[in-house]
Amino acid sequence: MANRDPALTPPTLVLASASPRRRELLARLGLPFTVRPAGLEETLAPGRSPAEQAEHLARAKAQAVWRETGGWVVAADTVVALEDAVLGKPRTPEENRAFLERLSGRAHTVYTGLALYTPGGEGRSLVEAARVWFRDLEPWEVDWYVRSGEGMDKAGGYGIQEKGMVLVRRVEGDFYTVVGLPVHRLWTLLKEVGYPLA
Ligand SMILES: Cc1cn([C@H]2C[C@H](O)[C@@H](COP(=O)(O)OP(=O)(O)OP(=O)(O)O)O2)c(=O)[nH]c1=O
Repeated sequence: MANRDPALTPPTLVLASASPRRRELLARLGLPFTVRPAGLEETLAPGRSPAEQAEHLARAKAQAVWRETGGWVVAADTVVALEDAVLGKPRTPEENRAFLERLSGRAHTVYTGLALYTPGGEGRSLVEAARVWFRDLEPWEVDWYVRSGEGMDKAGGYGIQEKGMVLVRRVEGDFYTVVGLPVHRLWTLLKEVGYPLA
């Protein structure tokens, strides 16, 4: 699709998310978009794997907003899985501390589900995984991070893109999947469904 009319403005995407990180990442692509959080109650379904859960929630958010707005709707959901446990957003600083103590010195998997609805109501979704290794954290480092408050609105109780960068020693997979929006997968999905990227 190299010879598109340069005067053609791509249609506005609707980002079905209240996450400032997703907003910032999407903004970096330079595509026009508006923000409309889905306001869904994010309930964990016991029978679903963490990967299925992330994809299902992303799809549910995109679908809910598409029903309200139509158009091109994008949504995502991030889940942190430590062996059999799923760590959501900590409800209290104490819970944030407990999450970090569990993550310390170990590897976990971050799953981010991504969903796209087209103006015609076609829903596409996928899930991307990244593996993250935490350093061995000293008790004072856990205190320092919990005190910063940064982890409170984030799955797993940390943000790799902010102060949490010093907690992590290695990432295998897409960095942006850990932050909450696998941007390269979104790009490819948009290409696949014929959204005019350029
Ligand atoms: C692991 C990790 C998560 N996060 C964030 C991304 C998401 O905002 C949040 C996971 O919660 P989500 O429920 O996926 O998203 P949200 O409730 O913040 O926003 P919305 O549902 O409206 O889209 O955790 C980081 O910012 N950095 C990280 O390193």
